[in-house]
Amino acid sequence: MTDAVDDDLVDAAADQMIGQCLDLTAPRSFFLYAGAGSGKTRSLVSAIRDLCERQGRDLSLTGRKIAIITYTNAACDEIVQRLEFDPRIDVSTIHAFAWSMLRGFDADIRTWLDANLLAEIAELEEKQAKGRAGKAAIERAQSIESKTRRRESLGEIVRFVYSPTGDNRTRDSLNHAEVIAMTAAFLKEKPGLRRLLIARYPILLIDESQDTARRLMDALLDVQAAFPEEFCLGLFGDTMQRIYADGKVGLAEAIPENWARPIKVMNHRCPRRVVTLINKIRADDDGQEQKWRSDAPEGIVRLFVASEAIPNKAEVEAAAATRMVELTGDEGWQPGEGKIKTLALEHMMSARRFGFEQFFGSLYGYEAMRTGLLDGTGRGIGFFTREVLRLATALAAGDRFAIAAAVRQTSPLLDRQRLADAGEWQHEELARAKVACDGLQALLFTENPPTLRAVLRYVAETNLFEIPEVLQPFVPEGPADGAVELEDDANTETGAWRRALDAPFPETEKYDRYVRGVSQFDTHQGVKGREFPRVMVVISDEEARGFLFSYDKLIGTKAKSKTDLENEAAGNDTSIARTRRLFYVTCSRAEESLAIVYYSDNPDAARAALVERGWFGENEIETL
Ligand SMILES: Nc1ncnc2c1ncn2[C@@H]1O[C@H](COP(=O)(O)OP(=O)(O)OP(=O)(O)O)[C@@H](O)[C@H]1O
Repeated sequence: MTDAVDDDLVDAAADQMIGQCLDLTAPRSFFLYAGAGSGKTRSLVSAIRDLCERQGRDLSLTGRKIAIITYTNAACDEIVQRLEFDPRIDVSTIHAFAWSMLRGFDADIRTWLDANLLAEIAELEEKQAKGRAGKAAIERAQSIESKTRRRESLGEIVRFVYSPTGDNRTRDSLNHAEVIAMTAAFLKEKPGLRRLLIARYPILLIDESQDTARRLMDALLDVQAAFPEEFCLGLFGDTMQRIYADGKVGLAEAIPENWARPIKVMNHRCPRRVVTLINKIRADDDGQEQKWRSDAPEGIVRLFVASEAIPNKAEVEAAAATRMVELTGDEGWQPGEGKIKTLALEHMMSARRFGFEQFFGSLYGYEAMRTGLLDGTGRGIGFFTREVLRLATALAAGDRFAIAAAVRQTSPLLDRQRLADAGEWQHEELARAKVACDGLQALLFTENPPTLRAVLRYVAETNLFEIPEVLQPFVPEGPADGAVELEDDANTETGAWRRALDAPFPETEKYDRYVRGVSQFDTHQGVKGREFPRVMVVISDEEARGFLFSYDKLIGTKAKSKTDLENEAAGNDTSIARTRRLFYVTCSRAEESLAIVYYSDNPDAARAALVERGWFGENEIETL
């Protein structure tokens, strides 16, 4: 009991210091230094609650607010709820925040866009003049043409629009990068916007500040330096968890001397063994050490080395999980139960393991579609996930209400106007919808599941749902169909869909669960900020095929390259430092036990290197 109370006192000074900084009459900026699982979000929420109690009335009377910038929409919702929807607090993602500052400054936006497009066109033309003919040259020419057209039409746009969560394809819309760059530029150049920011938000807190777009971070640091007495910038985050390329390198070093620097050292999430491990991983970076809670269990960590040559990786991982059942006595490690969080280095590794590779891989190969594919908003995706899959799930469950709801929501068969027009024949329309649903059920739930293409055609035939434009070419049987590979379609949206439609329909369900973050798989990057009882980290440099990360170099089974050495000497970020941070993030998600499956070309050498590294005891490394 006494120990547990002490656990909460360890970091009380940090919370107190943050509380003192959040003072509307004498604000002081601060940079919270705290590792994984240290309760940064809790500190943020309780500091604001406390401020609202002390000075909330002042905020209400003057119409000022506190701004909080978070990394994801999910994190926004979480904080809004924890702060009980307090209207004096604006919680938003960086994109929504930036747009709230920019919106309405249409003349300034036009001028900035004009100059920016001109610069982009000039840069492309310079490359075009130097470059050789080929695919890249064709793409550059197209890009020059479309940017020129956009620039010419700027004068016609009365009001610019932007959606922080959409794909912003209309002529009058701005893209995500432009909104960030423009806000940063305006905050640097336009005293009026700075004044507006400070008048609106005397206190601005940024969560996950290590990954906040560096241009905007620089601009905000600038504003703070110009108005240190009127504006409080509070940065929460952990530089060891910087995993996106956009974040500011050297953020901790860029913080001015006169800022407060509260420090939290307690890890409230991980068992003792995991805390020791992440302290060791961190030792080569900034060396910050955490303590475990006095009530933290010992916990179990195992590293399984396996040969990269083994074809069936899923079997290896199942064997590792079974071994974890033996070691921990925790039945939750039983493979196939869905209680393990498996973290792969990139999405294709997850797609292979979870079984949605054909659908996902086909669309993922088309670069322009990636963002929309990963957040589930890409063109054509919603037709399968939000319409057909929703109905399919209701049909599988035999849930009559859910079936009716799924059809009623968007099906042209039950369109209100259409039903009204049908008058006394309404029942025939309803019967038609019922027949269409029965047919879909018969198609979907057979021994051999249909392809997405077959489902698409069925839906088009029965008019069950509207077919989106991007999928229309595949409705009629004919030249756009699977068998015919059109020339040059390898890298087009149509080509990507052509291949994706060959996938079996059940892949869409797995894909949907994956992108909603509710499957047992995720990527090393995707689990930022979250925690799970059992974590399995899967490492395979060969399968991931990336150049940004190299676990082999981090562990020491592969030598550093010339570029690594040069970057290291110049104080730049290296693939090793990046991988170390990623490894820190993944391992620190574990609440109870942690398994790492490491595929290597040479398991014996890997084992020796791992022992040498000193992160794991010899008895903690097992070869599978
Ligand atoms: N003072 C505390 N006492 C008990 N539990 C706490 C305390 N602070 C945080 N926790 C718990 O510890 C876990 C980690 O907290 P949280 O996720 O806020 O940490 P974090 O600093 O944001 O971590 P990360 O940077 O690793 O994402 C959560 O389950 C949280 O509820």
